[in-house]
Amino acid sequence: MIETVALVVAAGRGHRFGGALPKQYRRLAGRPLLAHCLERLAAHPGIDAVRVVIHPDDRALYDEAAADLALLEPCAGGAERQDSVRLGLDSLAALPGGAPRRVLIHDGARPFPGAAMLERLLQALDSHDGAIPALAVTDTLKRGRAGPAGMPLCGETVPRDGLWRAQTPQAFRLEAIRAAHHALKGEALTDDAALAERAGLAVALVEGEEENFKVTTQQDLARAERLLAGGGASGRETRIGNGFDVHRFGPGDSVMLCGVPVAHSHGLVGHSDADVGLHALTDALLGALGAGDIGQHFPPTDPRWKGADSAAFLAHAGSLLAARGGRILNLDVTLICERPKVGPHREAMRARIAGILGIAVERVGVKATTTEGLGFTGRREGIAAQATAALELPAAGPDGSA
Ligand SMILES: Nc1ccn([C@@H]2O[C@H](COP(=O)(O)OP(=O)(O)OP(=O)(O)O)[C@@H](O)[C@H]2O)c(=O)n1
Ligand SMILES: C[C@](O)(CO)[C@H](O)COP(=O)(O)O
Repeated sequence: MIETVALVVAAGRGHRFGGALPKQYRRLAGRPLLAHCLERLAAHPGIDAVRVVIHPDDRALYDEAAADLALLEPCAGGAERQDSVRLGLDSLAALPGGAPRRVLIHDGARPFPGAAMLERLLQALDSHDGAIPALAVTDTLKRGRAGPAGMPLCGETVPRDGLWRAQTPQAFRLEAIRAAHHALKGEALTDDAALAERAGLAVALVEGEEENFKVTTQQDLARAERLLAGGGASGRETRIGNGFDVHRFGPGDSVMLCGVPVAHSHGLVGHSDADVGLHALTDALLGALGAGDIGQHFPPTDPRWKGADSAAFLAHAGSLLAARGGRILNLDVTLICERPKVGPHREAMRARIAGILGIAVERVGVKATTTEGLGFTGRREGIAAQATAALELPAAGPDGSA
């Protein structure tokens, strides 16, 4: 059952931003803006599922933004943000597996919700009806009044003590915020906490993040581009890992290669299913994470892994990556053997690897080569595999800490 879900509202038309393409689908670092928050939310270990609320006209745009991510089916939004949230909450309450207990309502136009901030929200929600990220106002506040030539004049100075700028995601117990949305339907309020306040719910203010700004105008999109280009807001970095493995031939009539059984005159010898391709890939992922190697995680002396399906090893490396808030950019594995022929199984192997890791098949390469009859692979004594993994992770701190 889904316990905690992120509900991302992305059905707006972006009037203040302007242009024909809604701002959440504009390119940011070459990808739809919406994709940036979706991957961050989907990768957070405290969030079990993500649902996006979209405009019915935007289905193809959404599909591109959500490609590579395993999200719940999107639902349709309404005329105002508040309508979109309410419809999204209703759709969650009707999930076939039962209603989630907690919901994090997020603007699809805020591309950079940070993992630490999400953690603060979830923790605060343990002891409150709701929790929102916010930043204390630090500038002096002025109320403007109409001036000559269209330029406003200072009206009065508004005390800033106790004032906060509210951000999203705004976290709530699902049934409480849903009831508030229904009770206050038709009242124009600009965030979900405003409805919660009116419903008498206790909503905690937790520390927000400057980088978690909303793209409202074209200047905001330019700011987001600058932050990503400087390695700033994204706090993301690229990591590369490689892996290598060998298994010798033994008795048998098939080998397991990249998660696919392939008929052969021999089997491969190993403590697990001896899937040399998945072992090399697992090591490539672990290497990129700086998380040791497959032997440390699954010792060949441990009887639990005898005859094990190596898909579990790769899935484990994938879950370590997800727990760190990372994603796979691409994987590339080369199988080195004279026989069996890999070509006829290549697409099945790519699909299997993609399936184990929940990524698009386009991100997986499977290649094969012989060693021209040379060496142990040339003598058909076994199969070797080497693999490369390119990942994107939250940037390490100056001391290398994640
Ligand atoms: N009917 C609406 C209106 C807004 N939103 C979403 O609510 C978030 C915050 O709203 P805002 O920045 O105001 O977006 P827009 O409504 O698109 O912008 P504008 O007000 O300039 O038209 C955005 O992710 C937007 O897509 C929504 O899901 N449904
Ligand atoms: C929900 C919100 O992003 C919190 O800051 C904000 O209130 C949305 O306001 P907008 O008028 O839709 O920009």
